[in-house]
Amino acid sequence: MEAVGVAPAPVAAAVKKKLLDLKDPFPTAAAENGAKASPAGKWAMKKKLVGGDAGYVLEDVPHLTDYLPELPTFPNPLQDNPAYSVVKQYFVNPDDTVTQKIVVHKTSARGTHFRRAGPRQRVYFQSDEVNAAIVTCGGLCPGLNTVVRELVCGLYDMYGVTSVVGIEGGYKGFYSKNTIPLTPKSVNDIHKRGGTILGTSRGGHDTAKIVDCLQDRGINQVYIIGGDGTQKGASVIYEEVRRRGLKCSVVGVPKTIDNDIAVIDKSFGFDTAVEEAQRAINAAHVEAESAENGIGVVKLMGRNSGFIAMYATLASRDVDCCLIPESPFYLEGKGGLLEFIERRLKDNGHMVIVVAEGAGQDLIAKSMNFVDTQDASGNKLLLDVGLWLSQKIKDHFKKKPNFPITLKYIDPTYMIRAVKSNASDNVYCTLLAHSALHGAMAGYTGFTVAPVNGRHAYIPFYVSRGPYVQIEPGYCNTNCPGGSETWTIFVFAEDHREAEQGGDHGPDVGEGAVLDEPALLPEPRGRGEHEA
Ligand SMILES: Nc1ncnc2c1ncn2[C@@H]1O[C@H](COP(=O)(O)OP(=O)(O)OP(=O)(O)O)[C@@H](O)[C@H]1O
Ligand SMILES: O=P(O)(O)OC[C@H]1O[C@](O)(CO)[C@@H](O)[C@@H]1O
Ligand SMILES: [Mg+2]
Repeated sequence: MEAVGVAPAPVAAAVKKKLLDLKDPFPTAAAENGAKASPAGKWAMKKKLVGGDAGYVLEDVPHLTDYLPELPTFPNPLQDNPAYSVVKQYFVNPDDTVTQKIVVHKTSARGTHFRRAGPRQRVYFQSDEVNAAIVTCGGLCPGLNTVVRELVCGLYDMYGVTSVVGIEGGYKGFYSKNTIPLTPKSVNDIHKRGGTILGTSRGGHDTAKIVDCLQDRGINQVYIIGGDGTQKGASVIYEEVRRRGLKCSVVGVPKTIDNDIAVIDKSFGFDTAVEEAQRAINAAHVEAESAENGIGVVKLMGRNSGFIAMYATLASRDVDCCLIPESPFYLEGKGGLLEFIERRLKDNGHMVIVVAEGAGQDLIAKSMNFVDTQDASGNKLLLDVGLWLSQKIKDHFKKKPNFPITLKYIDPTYMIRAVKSNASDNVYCTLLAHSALHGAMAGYTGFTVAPVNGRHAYIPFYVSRGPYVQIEPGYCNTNCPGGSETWTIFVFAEDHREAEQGGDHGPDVGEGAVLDEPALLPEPRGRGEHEA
């Protein structure tokens, strides 16, 4: 394995932490409205940390009783449901937590934990009291319809809820559109379709108007499906709901095809995307193989992280070079991409390049004198690295008349995003939806749900809203037959989701302590585009 055209990897900034001893981590709504909160107090409203023995920390999620302490509880209707009541120990022990790190040493502290997802023996809503709403926001992703379907069917079938509506067209639909009634019948087949039956959008988040809508319509459970931007929006909705003292659970279901959400094992739609990407890579390979010095270039999604590109490359084995945002590269000169392409064509007669859409953005911007533009949500608009790269390669070989090439550029990005979810994503989405509604029924709020080390957990919004995770730069030996020269990839290594990229946001606290002053919190790595 050789290093080709790789610029040095950026070094993550060290994060300073400080212990604070806050007596009242979650003041009541009344207290919040009264005396002016200190900066630490304000932050404590967002974090709910519980310390235990030997460095155990529970990063807990809010509960309706944090600000509505008198709420009554009811037996979970699941205990009378013939499909569930037969299962021994179906209900989750309220003390169960899921550990963030499973690789530890004998000297390790117990570390950060999240509250385990699942049905509770007692619930905070009666079935006929629930008015649930579901909204999908941000870009499309395979599995959106499956999550919507399973939320609706789960609420009806497990909890006997009969009032569920969809919000049309993302956040702005709360205040600009009528709601869509959702029933098990109306959503029965939707998991067999790509997209979202509810529609989606970017921009248009108006917290006050959204919470007015929740209040006016009497919505007391809101399920918000979307990416990092959506989770930021959900987080401020939760804060406003709490400020107004409303009995309304605000639940996030994390979505991004890019699979770059910290702490969680995987986001839904990612498996489908990797599988669908194989079709494009196969086509690129067939085209490349069939021509003299054939080059196939495939662009895949991945705004800040190259997970789809990397996994699709590993799965395919037809890819010679994979470019991802995590690893800056250069074209010209010794060790540059163009030199590598030339050598690869001489050796093998054809090659396939996979490039993640976020790769090489600085390089393109520099060569085009480009000024930044943004989408409606404030996300930076990316330049087309696939087109740019293809043109650069063609220009290079035009100067070499004795070295004719045939290059085909395939951009399947939206085709991949728009397909229906595959079988494994369907199962994943189903479990995710069920975990979400168990949490809401149990009175939790201000959380997202996702698997952490294989167990579903309730995770505070400030974790799921960023910073995004990236692939750790390095090299992996893919053990291709033919030796290292037949297979060269710029960057490969493990997915260090747990620690290095902000996933290890967990504090080192003593028992009962609450910590992290706002000023000392890690900035989202490289994000800063539309911070709340
Ligand atoms: N900081 C923020 N505060 C409140 N709302 C936000 C914030 N950032 C984004 N939003 C809202 O969230 C919604 C979705 O955001 P965005 O378009 O960034 O997609 P996303 O949820 O990140 O999904 P993806 O990037 O995976 O497509 C938009 O309606 C946007 O207005
Ligand atoms: O064209 P749209 O809808 O803005 O979406 C593009 C972006 O959405 C994502 O799929 C998710 O963030 C990115 O990979 C991509 O950059
Ligand atoms: Mg996003």
